[in-house]
Amino acid sequence: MSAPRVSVEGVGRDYEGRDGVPFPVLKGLDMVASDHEFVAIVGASGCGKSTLLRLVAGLDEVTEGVIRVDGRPVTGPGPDRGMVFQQSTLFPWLTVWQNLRFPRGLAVHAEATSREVSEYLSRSEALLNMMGLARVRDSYPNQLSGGMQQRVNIARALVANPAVLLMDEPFGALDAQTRETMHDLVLHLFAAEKTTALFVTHDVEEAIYLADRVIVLAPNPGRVDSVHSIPWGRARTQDLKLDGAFVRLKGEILARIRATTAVHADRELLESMTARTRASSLAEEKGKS
Ligand SMILES: Nc1ncnc2c1ncn2[C@@H]1O[C@H](COP(=O)(O)OP(=O)(O)OP(=O)(O)O)[C@@H](O)[C@H]1O
Repeated sequence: MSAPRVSVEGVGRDYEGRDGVPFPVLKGLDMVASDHEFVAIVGASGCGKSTLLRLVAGLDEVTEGVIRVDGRPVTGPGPDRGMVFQQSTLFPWLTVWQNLRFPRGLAVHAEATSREVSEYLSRSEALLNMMGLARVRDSYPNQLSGGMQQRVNIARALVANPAVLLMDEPFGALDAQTRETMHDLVLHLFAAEKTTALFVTHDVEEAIYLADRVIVLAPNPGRVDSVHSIPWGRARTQDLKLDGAFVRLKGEILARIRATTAVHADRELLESMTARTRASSLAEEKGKS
């Protein structure tokens, strides 16, 4: 079996709370993604999905454990990983084509040969066409709809041919109709591209429709709750969402997410009840003395 493209090994990340005391957002998190695998990450709000993605991107540092891409530990951002966020990160003063032409790829390869540059430009051109952006090539970002802007962001993240594409709620701000179009575009894109994807979303239906595997994270601290293999090949159409097996799987994953938050809610309730009991017995003792 070949080595995983991405491996997350015993990863923990602590942040400082409002009281100045560090608290673990992620703890002992293990997961892998193989070559050309599409892995969706879901879980309750605040369970650390974005933190995990930022760590893989090298935008943040692990407190413990290690993340490897093709066996190499991640120590910072690199051209082997492209990232797409919920909000567009296009340069507003550049056209679509200029945004595609000037990502870090060319900057990193200041010594690039003319052959490399021309390969790079023809890849930009191919992505422009594949993402249906040819007719807006000379438009500026503020002249585009949110969906079109996200197409440019995805194309730009792929221009440098990254081994891994990281997407953090890329369609979270789009309307339902545009999301569906984007889902089919992403399926088409992944049939053509040989990249591995880690995709964070709140939308379980979106996760199942796009992914080979869906990983559910549990909160406090963030860790893997369950892993769900998606039994359908990549040639998917919107009708799949109405299939009984699809609906059942969606129910199972939603139930897992609810279970992880129920445990959390119970613990919070218990802690607040304990605190209240302690406070009232202290008040009682004060009253007696
Ligand atoms: N830089 C930071 N400093 C302190 N706390 C942080 C920082 N970044 C994230 N957190 C906290 O870490 C926890 C996890 O945040 P994260 O954004 O990774 O969760 P998430 O699962 O992506 O949430 P959502 O689904 O709501 O986007 C939250 O409690 C958040 O407040």
